[in-house]
Amino acid sequence: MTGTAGAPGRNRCIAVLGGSFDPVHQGHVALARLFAGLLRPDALRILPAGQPWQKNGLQASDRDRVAMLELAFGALKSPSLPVTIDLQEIERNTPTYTVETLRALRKELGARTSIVFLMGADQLRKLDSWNEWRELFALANLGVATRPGYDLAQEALPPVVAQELSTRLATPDTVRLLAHGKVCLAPTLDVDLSSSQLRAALQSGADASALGMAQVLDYIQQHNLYKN
Ligand SMILES: Nc1ncnc2c1ncn2[C@@H]1O[C@H](COP(=O)(O)OP(=O)(O)OP(=O)(O)O)[C@@H](O)[C@H]1O
Ligand SMILES: O=C(O)c1ccc[n+]([C@@H]2O[C@H](COP(=O)([O-])O)[C@@H](O)[C@H]2O)c1
Repeated sequence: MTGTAGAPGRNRCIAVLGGSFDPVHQGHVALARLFAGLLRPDALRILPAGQPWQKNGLQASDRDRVAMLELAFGALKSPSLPVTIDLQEIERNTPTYTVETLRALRKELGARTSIVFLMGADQLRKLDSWNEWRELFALANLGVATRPGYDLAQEALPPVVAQELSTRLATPDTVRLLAHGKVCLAPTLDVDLSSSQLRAALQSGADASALGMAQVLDYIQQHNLYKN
């Protein structure tokens, strides 16, 4: 499960993408790909949430969500970027709090590794609702990408989040060097897709081919998912 050692003399950087992935879509892969380019991390961890407490339950099983993640992220995997699916949040069997996951990752990866938790702008816009949200900065950096419909401008953020960010904004190079505490904004992502949109299309029997990845859509069809 751990990343590669990285080049000698260079600190390790692990990018982490958490989500419900119910199901995974191209927006998730594009977010990971964007930060893989910006940060050149030594590894990417995908963390399917076990019990995403701010959501109204999950529709697909853990097993199906993980199988779809494997299909979707297979193409991003390369010798220089190992991609692993980390099952710890599913196995924990309690409401999924990122702060707990980051504590476990910090313990596993050591004090010097740069951990960068990736998210879309929608999550930054409600970061102050997360469990122990200020503690996140003591454990990891954040990499936040734009998402259509969610303004990343300072005025659009809750004032406490904007205030917290004001001293933490940093370039990708700084973020990959420092273990935690910085935030890197990527303003160029423009993928207007969501799992809800995809679920709604699948449920209504509409053509979902523009919304999902072909290999994931095949899996959904073969396993008869998201019909109701
Ligand atoms: N189109 C997108 N652009 C940028 N970030 C995204 C996009 N879709 C999802 N993300 C980010 O990926 C992470 C996991 O998202 P999640 O699995 O909840 O997907 P979702 O599409 O937001 O789901 P739902 O529609 O069910 O709320 C979150 O940090 C979210 O902000
Ligand atoms: O820690 C929290 O309280 C918390 C609250 C909301 C979301 N998160 C995490 O943010 C990621 C995206 O969440 P979601 O609900 O959009 O799938 C996922 O890893 C969640 O566990 C975490």
